[in-house]
Amino acid sequence: MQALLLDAPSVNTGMNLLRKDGCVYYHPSLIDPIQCTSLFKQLFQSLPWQADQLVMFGKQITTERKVAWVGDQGCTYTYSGVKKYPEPWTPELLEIKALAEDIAQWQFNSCLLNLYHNGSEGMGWHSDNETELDPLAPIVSVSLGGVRKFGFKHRLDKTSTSLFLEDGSALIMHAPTQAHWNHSLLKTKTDVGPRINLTFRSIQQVSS
Ligand SMILES: O=C(O)CCC(=O)C(=O)O
Ligand SMILES: [Fe+2]
Repeated sequence: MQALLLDAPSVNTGMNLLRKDGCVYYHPSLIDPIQCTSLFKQLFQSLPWQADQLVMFGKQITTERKVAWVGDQGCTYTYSGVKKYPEPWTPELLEIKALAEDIAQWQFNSCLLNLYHNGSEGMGWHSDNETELDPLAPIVSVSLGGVRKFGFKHRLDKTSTSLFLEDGSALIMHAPTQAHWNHSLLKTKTDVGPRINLTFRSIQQVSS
């Protein structure tokens, strides 16, 4: 574990990880380790995980990574041409949402969950800037399970930075981060356990 963390920048809650055009704060321990283990199991077993569909070079592909979309009624979300209807909140998810809302001082109405079975699964460079999302809202990313490297790359000057997202951690991405920076969950050859990531989001166009 220690070796894994060697090239991670040393970060703490109070420091903006980006040099310009955005604000990202890392909270290493939002959830304590014992709770993390039980939440991971709960979410792994109870959510209707589905393979994700992506359009890459004009072709539709199905990912090994699994996703679940949870939210208030009417919080539909379209990305890569696929419209998602929300699953209802569970008590565990509402608990995590309350923690995320507390650190971000923001109310969220939805959450995208990603399940990475091992290090060969990741997420390519993108930003969370779909039209349904409130561009002024922060996004809080909570991680459970295997420690994984997360990168930011500035869209124009291509400068980059990265950090390791630990079990029980939270990363807050404030506006206008999504407008200027792409991010990615990097794949790794390191033997790393499964991971669930939750990104709490604000859908601004709630359909009735
Ligand atoms: O798994 C992660 O840490 C990143 C997930 C992400 O970027 C997303 O869901 O948009
Ligand atoms: Fe993202």
